[in-house]
Amino acid sequence: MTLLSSLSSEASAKATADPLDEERRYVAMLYRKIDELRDLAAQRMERALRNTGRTPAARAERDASTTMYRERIRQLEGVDERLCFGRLDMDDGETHYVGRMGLLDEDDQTSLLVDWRAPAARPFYLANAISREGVRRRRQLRMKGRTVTGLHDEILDVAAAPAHSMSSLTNEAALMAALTASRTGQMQDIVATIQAEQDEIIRADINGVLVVQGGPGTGKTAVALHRVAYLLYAHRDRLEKRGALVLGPNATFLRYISQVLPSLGETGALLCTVGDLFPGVTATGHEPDEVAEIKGRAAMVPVMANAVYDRQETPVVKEVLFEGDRLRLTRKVTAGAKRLARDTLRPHNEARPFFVREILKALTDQVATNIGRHLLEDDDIEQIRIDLSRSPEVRQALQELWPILTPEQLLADLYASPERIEAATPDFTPAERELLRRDRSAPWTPSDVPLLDEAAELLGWDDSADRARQIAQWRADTEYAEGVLQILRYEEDEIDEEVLQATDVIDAWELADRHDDDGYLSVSERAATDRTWAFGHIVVDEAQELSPMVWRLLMRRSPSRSMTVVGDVAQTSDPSGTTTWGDVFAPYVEDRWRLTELTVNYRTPAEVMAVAADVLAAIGPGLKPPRSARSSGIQPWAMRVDDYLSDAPAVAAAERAAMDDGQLAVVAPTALVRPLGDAIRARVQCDVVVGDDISLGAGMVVLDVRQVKGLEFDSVLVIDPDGIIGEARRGLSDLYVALTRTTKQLGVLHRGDLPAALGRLTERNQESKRAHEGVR
Ligand SMILES: Nc1ncnc2c1ncn2[C@@H]1O[C@H](COP(=O)(O)OP(=O)(O)OP(=O)(O)O)[C@@H](O)[C@H]1O
Repeated sequence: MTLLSSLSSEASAKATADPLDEERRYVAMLYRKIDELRDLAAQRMERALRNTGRTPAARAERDASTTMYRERIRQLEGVDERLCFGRLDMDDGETHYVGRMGLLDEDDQTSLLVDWRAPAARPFYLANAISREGVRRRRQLRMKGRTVTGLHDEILDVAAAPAHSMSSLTNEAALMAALTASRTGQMQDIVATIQAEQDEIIRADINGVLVVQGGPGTGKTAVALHRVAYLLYAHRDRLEKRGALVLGPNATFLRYISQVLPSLGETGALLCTVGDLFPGVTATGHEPDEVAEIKGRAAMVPVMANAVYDRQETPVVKEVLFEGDRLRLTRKVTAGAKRLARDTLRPHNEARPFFVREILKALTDQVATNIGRHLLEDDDIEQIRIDLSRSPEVRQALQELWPILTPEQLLADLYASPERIEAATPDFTPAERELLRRDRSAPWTPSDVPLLDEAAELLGWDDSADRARQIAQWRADTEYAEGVLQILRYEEDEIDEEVLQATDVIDAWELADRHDDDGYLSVSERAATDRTWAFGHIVVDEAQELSPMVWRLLMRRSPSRSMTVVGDVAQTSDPSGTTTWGDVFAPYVEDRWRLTELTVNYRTPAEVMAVAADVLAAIGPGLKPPRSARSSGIQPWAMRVDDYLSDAPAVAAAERAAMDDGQLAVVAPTALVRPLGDAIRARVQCDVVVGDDISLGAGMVVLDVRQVKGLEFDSVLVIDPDGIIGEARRGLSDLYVALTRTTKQLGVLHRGDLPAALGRLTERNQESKRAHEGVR
C-alpha cells in the first residue's frame, strides 16, 4: 500500500456496512439528479422540435437548440457509468465528491459532485502523505454500473506512515485493479486513477506546442484524451468556436479510443486520421513504404510548386480560330501575360483572371487591327472583347495555356505523366521519379492527402463554380416550392375559403430552405468539411510517425500553434517519421516548444519490459525504457517451431484456451498475417479477426505491427521476430512495439536462432511444446 493507513472494504464486508450504505444513498441521489436533468433536456428538445421555424432565423435557432439538447442528453448518458468515483474529506471539515461532471444542488447552489477537472478535485490526484493538499482522507468508490460495490480509504497522515510504504503512485489500489483488469478491445478512461505526472500534463497551459515523450504504455494516449476533455472544460469559449482535433494513426485506433471522450462527458472533439483531412477525398489506397516516404519528404514542397508552374504554358505560337480568322499568340505575348499574373503573387486559379485579361487584350487588338481600328468605336472594341471571351475556341486556348485546376486534377495529372514528373522533380533520381508514377484510376492514399492540401494552397480555391451551382440549386428549389404552393392554392381555392391556406403559413423561400436538410452543424462537423478550418487545439497521437508534409498540413490547421503532441521516438516505424522532436518543430516554432516526459509504464509488466528493454538498447544505446508499474510474476517465453503456418495455430489455440477472458493478439510480419489468420481460424473456437478487419471485441486478433500500434491485449504471441525486424527499415523499433502490447503474457515463436536482442527469453521446453501440440 502506498500510504499510511489503508482500509479496504468490499460490499460484503460487515465492518464497513455503514459507510458503504451512506455512499450508496449519496450516489443514488446523484443518479436521481442525472435522470432529472436528462428528462428535462429531453422535454426541452421535444419542445424545440415542435417549433416550426417560420423564418430562417427561427429555424436556425430551432436547429441550434435541438443540437444543444441532443448533445446534453449524450453527455448525460456518457457519464452514467461510474458517475462518481471518489470523495475527499478535507482538514477544514468540507467533503467533496469527485466525478465525471459537476452537479449542483439547485436550492442552495452547493456542489453535489465536483467535476474531476475543477480545481477543487485536483487534490484527489495529487495529495500524498508528504504533500496532503489539505486532504485528511481520500476515498475511492468502486462502482458497477450505478451501484457502489466497495470503497477504499487512504488516511493521509504522515505521522503514521512507515517509510518503506511510500510509493510514487496515487490511488494505488484502484490503479492496480484497473491495470490488471481484462481488456475489452475498447480503451477505458483513467479518470479515477490519473497519476501526478499525468495530471501535470493534462492541466498544462493550452498555449504553444507541448510534446509528451514517453515509452510504451506510459499513458500518452490516455493523457492526451483527458487533456482534450480538460481543455474543453477549462477553455470552453475558445474551443467551442474553433473546436479540437484529435489525430490518430488509423481507423482501428480511432475506434479503440472512441469511447473515452464521451465517457468524460465530452463529444465536441473531431477524431480523425491523416487520410480524412482533405474533405471530399477518401484516402483508402495502400502503397509501398518507399513511395510514401518520398511523398512525405519536405522536398515535395518545391515539387508541387513546380507542378503548378508547369501548367502555366508558353508555347512558341498559339493559334486561335475566331469567327473564321486565325489569331496568333506569340510566346512574347503569353510570357508577358504569365509574368504579370505571377507577379500578383496570387495562387494559380486566383491569378488566372489577370492572365486571361492580358490575353483577351492581345486578341482584341488583333481582331480590331484586322477589321480596321479606325472603323471602330470604343463600344465596338468592348463588344469584340466580350465575344472573344465567350468563344469556345478562345476558352479552350485559355484552358490550355493556364487551366483552372483542382488539387485532385493537378496531382493525378502529375502522377500519370513521366514528363510532368520529370519537369517537377529536377533533384530526384530516375528511380525516385519512377516511384511517383501511378495510374490515374488508382485510389488516393494517406500520403497523398498533404500533397492535395499543398496543391489546394498553391492553386487557391476557385469556388465561383460551386457558388453558382449553389445559387442555381437554390433557385430551382424555390421554383419547385412555388410550383407546390400553386398546386396547393388551386386545390384549396376549390375547397373552402375558411381553411388556412398553405401559403398563409409558409412562403416559397422558406419551403426551399426546408429542403436543405443540412440542418445545424456542430463545430466538429463544420471543421470536418472545411479544409481551411483553424482548430482551437490539436492533439496528435503516435506523432513520431508523421512525415514533414503532414506536419506542414497540421501547422496550417493550427495557426495559433496550440498543440499537444504525444509519441515515442523509439517506436517510429514509418520511414517518413521522426526520431528527433527538434527536427519536427524547428521550421515552425524554432525552439519554442516544451518537452515533457512520462516515465512509468502502466501496461507492460516488468518481466516483459526487461525483454523489451534489451531491444530498446539495440535500437539506440542512449534510449531509456520506462519503469513498469507492476510485475505479473509470469515469465515471457520463446519457442522454436519448424513452420509458422503449421505450428503457430496450435500454440495460439493453446494460449487462448488458457485464458479466462480478454484478448489474445498474434503479431506477425505483414506477409504472414492473412495465411496465418486463415490457418488459426480453422483451428480455434473463438472469434478471430485478421488484419484490417479488426473488430475490437474479438477473442483473438491477427495483425502486423502497423495495425497493432497504440493498441493493447491481455496476451501477445509474436511470430517470426526476424521477419518483423527484416521487413521494415526500422525493424527493431517494430519488434519493440510488438513486444510491448501485452498487459500480461508474452510468447515468441521463432524458426532459427532467436535474434540477439531477445537472448533474455527462456526457451519453452519440449514438454510444454508437446502440451501445446496436444491441443491440435
Ligand atoms: N493513470 C492510469 N490509471 C489507469 N490506467 C492507466 C493509467 N495510465 C495509463 N493507464 C493504462 O495503461 C495503458 C497504456 O496507456 P496508453 O495506451 O495511453 O499508453 P501509450 O503511452 O499511449 O502507449 P503506446 O505508446 O505503447 O501506444 C492503457 O490501458 C491505459 O488505460
